Amino acid sequence: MKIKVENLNTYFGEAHILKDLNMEVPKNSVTALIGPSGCGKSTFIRTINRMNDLTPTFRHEGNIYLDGVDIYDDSVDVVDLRRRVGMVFQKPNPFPKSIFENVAYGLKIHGETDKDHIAQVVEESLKAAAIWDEVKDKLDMSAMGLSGGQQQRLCIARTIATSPDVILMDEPCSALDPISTLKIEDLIHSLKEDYTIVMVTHNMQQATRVSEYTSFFLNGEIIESGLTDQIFVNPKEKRTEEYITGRFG
Ligand SMILES: Nc1ncnc2c1ncn2[C@@H]1O[C@H](COP(=O)(O)OP(=O)(O)OP(=O)(O)O)[C@@H](O)[C@H]1O
Repeated sequence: MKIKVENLNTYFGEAHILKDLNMEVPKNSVTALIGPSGCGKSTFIRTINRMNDLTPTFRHEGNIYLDGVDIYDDSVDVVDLRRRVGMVFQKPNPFPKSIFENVAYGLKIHGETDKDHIAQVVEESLKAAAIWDEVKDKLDMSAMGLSGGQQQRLCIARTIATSPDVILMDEPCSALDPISTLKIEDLIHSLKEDYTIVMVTHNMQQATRVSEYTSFFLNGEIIESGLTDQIFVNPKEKRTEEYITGRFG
């Protein structure tokens, strides 16, 4: 298992958001998190790279293990954790810098100075994110001039460049057109050979197309987890069936 979540409860002030969650995420797999708006999916993935720590009212109980080490242990370096657990957001958020600098940025802040090595990693990351052919002749151009779908693949390249183990994606296609969405889905498919991916999606078809495992969230609880085929074809819980067939949410 790459990630193991045990009895996780989280709070923002008095509000109890995630309730006694347990989950296991196998290495080199894609796990989809589905569920209605406000049920805690984003809060959950932001717990895996300790992004919620930036909210002063946040606190948690329970354990999240990454390769067997509790990520909330005092010995864990949060900067290193966020390098190992990268994140791609709903809206593409490139820096207002060149395409090259966007991808090189993470390497540089982690202290890399070898220009040849940086150039090599930038090229490899753009290739892995399936955008190299579209940008190789304009690496000095501002990333803000790319289309939304290209910007999202650039953000994925930026995440890959720092060699993460896990990539968290929070509705990575929700701001994209159908063709860009398919490109990102193909990309997710190829990325799982090297990375473990946990992805929030509101799109049921997308969950069935890209993930092997699915967890259904409702009101801060995980109602059902399992193989995506089983969850969508033969859910054990009535509430899962009602949600995936569009009866609520
Ligand atoms: N920083 C915060 N401070 C206080 N409450 C928060 C904070 N972030 C999220 N919440 C609350 O936590 C609950 C879960 O929100 P979350 O964004 O995790 O849900 P979600 O399932 O990802 O929703 P959506 O699908 O709409 O993105 C909501 O009630 C929300 O208001």
